[in-house]
Amino acid sequence: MRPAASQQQSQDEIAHEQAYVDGVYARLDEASKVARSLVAEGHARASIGHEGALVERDAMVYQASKRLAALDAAHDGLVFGRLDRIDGEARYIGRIGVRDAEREVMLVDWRAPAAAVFYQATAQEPSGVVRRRVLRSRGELVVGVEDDLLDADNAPDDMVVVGEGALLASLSRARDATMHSVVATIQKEQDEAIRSPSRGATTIGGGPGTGKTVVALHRAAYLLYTDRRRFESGGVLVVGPSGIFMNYIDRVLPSLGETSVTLRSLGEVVDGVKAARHDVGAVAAVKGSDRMQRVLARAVRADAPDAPDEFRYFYRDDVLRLERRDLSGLRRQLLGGGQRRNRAYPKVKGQLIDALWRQVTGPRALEDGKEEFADELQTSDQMIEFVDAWWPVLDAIDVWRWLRDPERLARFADGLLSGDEQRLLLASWAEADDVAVEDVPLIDELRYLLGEVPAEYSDDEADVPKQLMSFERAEREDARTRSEQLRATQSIEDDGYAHVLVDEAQDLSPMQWRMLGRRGKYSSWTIVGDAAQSSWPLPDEAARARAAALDGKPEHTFRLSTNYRNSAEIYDFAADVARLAVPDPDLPDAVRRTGVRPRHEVVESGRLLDSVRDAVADIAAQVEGTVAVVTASARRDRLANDLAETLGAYGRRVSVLDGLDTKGLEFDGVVVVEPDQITEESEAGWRTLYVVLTRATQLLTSVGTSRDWLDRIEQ
Ligand SMILES: Nc1ncnc2c1ncn2[C@@H]1O[C@H](COP(=O)(O)OP(=O)(O)OP(=O)(O)O)[C@@H](O)[C@H]1O
Repeated sequence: MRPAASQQQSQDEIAHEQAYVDGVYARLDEASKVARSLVAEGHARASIGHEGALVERDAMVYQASKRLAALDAAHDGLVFGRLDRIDGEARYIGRIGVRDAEREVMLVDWRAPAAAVFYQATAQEPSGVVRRRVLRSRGELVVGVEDDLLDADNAPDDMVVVGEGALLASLSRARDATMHSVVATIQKEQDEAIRSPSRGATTIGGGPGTGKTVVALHRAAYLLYTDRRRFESGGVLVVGPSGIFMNYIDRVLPSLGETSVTLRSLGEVVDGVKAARHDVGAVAAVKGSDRMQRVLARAVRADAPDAPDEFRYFYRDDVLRLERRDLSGLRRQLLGGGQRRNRAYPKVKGQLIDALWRQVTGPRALEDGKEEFADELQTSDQMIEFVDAWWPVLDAIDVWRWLRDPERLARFADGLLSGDEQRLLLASWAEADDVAVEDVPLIDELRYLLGEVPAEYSDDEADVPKQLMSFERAEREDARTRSEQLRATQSIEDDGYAHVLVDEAQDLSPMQWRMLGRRGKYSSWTIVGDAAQSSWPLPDEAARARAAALDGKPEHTFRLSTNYRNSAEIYDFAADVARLAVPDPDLPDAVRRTGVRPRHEVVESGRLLDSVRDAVADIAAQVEGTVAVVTASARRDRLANDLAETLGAYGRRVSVLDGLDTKGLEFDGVVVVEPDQITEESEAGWRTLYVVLTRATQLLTSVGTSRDWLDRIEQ
């Protein structure tokens, strides 16, 4: 056994590493200078003035600025690893690759094949590595090193080994408001998932805290590194459950030098629509159901609410007339063979003219012929006005609003949704005018069902296809929040990506799977989730929708088995809830012990608020980082109000959330308020409670007025 390093030895090692790291930063500064001067030169080139120079300038400035952004973003903790190999070579690993002036490698990019062994080597299989060292830094300053001695037999006698291993050191850090890259301490099974080839669909499963999210984000960075041209030009889309979650993860990729990934919450997947509000569980279950696609398919085939039901035209000696039945027949004809409504727009006038011509009997008209007739009608104001009213170019928001009419909804939903389900929908739309997260897939479905007016027929100046959101209308209505929300969407042509990465995939409804499926039709996928944390009530229906979205793409499955978030004491308790929540939960091993078990208080209702305040104060005094107070959705606002004054004192460290908001997040301490109300709130209540309990890294306290849930667990 090698003696532990003395303090002096550790200091010497740090100083030694600092010298190397300084050299890398100096080189990085030179690279930044070059990129900056390229930007300046690019701008100068534009002043030459001809068009070629402008294009060249744009390309040059774009590339150089991107490089600058990547260099800046990867700056902190740039060098984080060192491998000492059996042949005496030392190799440094970093967030990006850096070469010296002679083009010799100073720093290996963590995604390069030469860095893989940093993550793959173990004491059982050292793969030529004697010592793995993780450098801990603050900015450019090395503040510590942590070593793993992997091959003691082959280590030189004077090799110093510092610390107890980097992973445990990094797991005990206090949590702040954002997720951090774990690039220095990625574990072997995680590395395998990160580096899995990008074909088909890669599924990453595992219980809470096993690093699914962080692994998926590192995988996005890895894919960009391995095939930059494909993934940068085709785009990588990362979808997560909520805006809070997207804010939580949005620093990870830039800190790995990647700035070109599109991060969207489920409420923002459709360009131009931004939704953050969730419907309550029962409404979400109807809007997310597979049956909605058929309701919507009927809606797009219906007449617009104020469409005229007759057209009359006086031509020469004839009175030509299309009545309701004729118009219905024409509508069916135009939509025949699955034709999309807006795509049929260019044919509308022609069909009307044909139908009217068939009624022409007057000798003067017949003598002049059909061509003359058609010419007149094509430009007749009466005809143009009729077409505008009878076959208006529709956008998805228009048709989505049609559903608010009970009589229409009843017609579209006949045999598909029960009366109760229809009433739930109507009430949800009557209650709030804005778009809920659960409406977004409906709007997207409508975009595709409506299709786009072929560009050559679109009269839009910007040449944006005309099935888009009513930007102008929203502006006209002058509802500020609404106009912010309902901006014009891009063309559906632009929806596809080269890679789609979905986090918390267990929560997706069938309609949400359809929405993502359209974005990933030709892409590879990474799908991350844990069934035991699901809040979607009908897993079989969602599984079918998932299969349809993946459309037979081959799947590769990885399972992560270690929980790095929760202390073992907290996770042991939460695992009992998982066993109640689902038949066969995927339970990981928690690696860190704190010696502190979760606390549960059952109090009189008059004491509830004071007890919550005490619990928060107690936890906030013991941990350095963030604290969450979590309760049922229906209670959240009131609780936040009641606690506002007390919590104000803690600033942003303490927040009040409902169970669903906590998905994917973590906090040093969690206070669960009225756990029984969380379990009772929806069909997925026990699973939601499991999510809530597994957010705490160090301290967990529950405060409630009933103890039914505890009795169930103890049974
Ligand atoms: N290899 C690692 N080294 C250091 N920290 C890690 C490692 N893997 C995961 N973690 C940390 O563990 C915590 C949980 O990770 P993450 O949120 O990715 O888990 P998850 O599986 O997505 O969890 P959940 O399903 O509960 O949302 C994070 O703080 C993450 O940084």
